[in-house]
Amino acid sequence: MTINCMIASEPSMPQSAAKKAPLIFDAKQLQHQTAIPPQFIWPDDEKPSADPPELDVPLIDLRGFLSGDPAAARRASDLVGEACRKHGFFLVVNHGVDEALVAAAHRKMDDFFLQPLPDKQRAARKLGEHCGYASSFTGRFSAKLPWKETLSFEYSAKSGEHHIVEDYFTNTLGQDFTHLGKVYQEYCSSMSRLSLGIMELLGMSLGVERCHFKEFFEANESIMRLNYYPPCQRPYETLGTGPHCDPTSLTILHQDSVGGLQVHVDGQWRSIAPNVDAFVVNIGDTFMALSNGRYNSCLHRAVVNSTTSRKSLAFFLCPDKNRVVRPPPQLVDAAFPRAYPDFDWADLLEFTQKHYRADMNTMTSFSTWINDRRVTHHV
Ligand SMILES: C=C1C[C@]23C[C@@]1(O)CC[C@H]2[C@]1(C)CCC[C@@](C)(C(=O)O)[C@H]1[C@@H]3C(=O)O
Ligand SMILES: O=C(O)CCC(=O)C(=O)O
Ligand SMILES: [Fe+2]
Repeated sequence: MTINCMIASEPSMPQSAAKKAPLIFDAKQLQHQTAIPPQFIWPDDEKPSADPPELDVPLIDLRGFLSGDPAAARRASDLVGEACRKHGFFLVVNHGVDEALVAAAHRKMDDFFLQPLPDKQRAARKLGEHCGYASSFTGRFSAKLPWKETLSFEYSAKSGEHHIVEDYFTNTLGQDFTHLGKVYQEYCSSMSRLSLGIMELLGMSLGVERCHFKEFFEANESIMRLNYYPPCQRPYETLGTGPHCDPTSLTILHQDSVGGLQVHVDGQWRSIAPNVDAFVVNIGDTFMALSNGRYNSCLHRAVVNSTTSRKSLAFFLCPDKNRVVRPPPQLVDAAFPRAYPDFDWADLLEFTQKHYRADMNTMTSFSTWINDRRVTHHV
């Protein structure tokens, strides 16, 4: 099987730099440099072009649905279904999330990312783990590095885990970050609630019981990620986040007013214009599997610019780690035979962290990997 994973110490990779000084992504310095390290330069066919046309993406008003109006719920689910059959991206407004909370979540990103590098490194993400601070992925990949810093942490909707985010910040960065932890704890709870609502709409749109997917994700073990994209003096040679489909189930993204998110539809890159009142929602590979391939995850990326830092908040809804991901029987028939094997999120997460860099083929490669592993382990 072709594994696209690019581990920095792999001999085939141009990481002779590993023997020299390790590459350090210090945004404070790098954002002013006109010569950028070659590891950040993407191949010509993946380099971004200036200002692609905007994607026609529905703006779905959730007010009526959230207040319990059945006709409004039907209208919203029709729009969700239409978007998912085209590309899997849609915007939601009147989503019930407090705008002051969203603003605070953006402000708090500055509190973390504007610190000196050694202070951020206190939360450094360890190799093979999915949580913590990553300044680019200099130790993880050896080429096509993303021009970004990220801080990722786990959220859990399971009972007894109501302080997991807050505790992560206090335990990793100390008491000074307790308030910041509380903001992200509340933000994640709001995202979890909103995702469960969207799961109802997805269930309706696929013609399964309205509560089917909502119940599936009630005990979600999700990932929250803060993306900080510093300016880059070579914005057309690099990417903030490379082309990929989210391996997770549903992504709820809030981008600031700078812009940079692009989606690949009908062979063309298209941008999603910023709208601070809206969340950008997209389905990921795990939901594609739950829908038995009726809805497909869609390739997207983020570009950077030479003048302004850009921030985005991404909530990645994930199932309970050990719950079996299997489509409901109503979605499996002669026209749609099983598209992917049963799996659990813990395995797909391991695959994307240790064996494979998420791209548009993650699920195909993962299916081969999991089937091979089952044969080897006789399970
Ligand atoms: C499970 C995950 C892997 C990535 C983060 C995420 O939580 C969901 C999306 C994945 C990612 C963003 C897809 C593009 C490549 C990646 C390496 C990145 O640029 O950040 C991916 C994340 C990862 O850390 O593997
Ligand atoms: O920052 C963005 O606009 C997109 C980021 C993204 O796609 C991701 O983190 O998975
Ligand atoms: Fe993404």
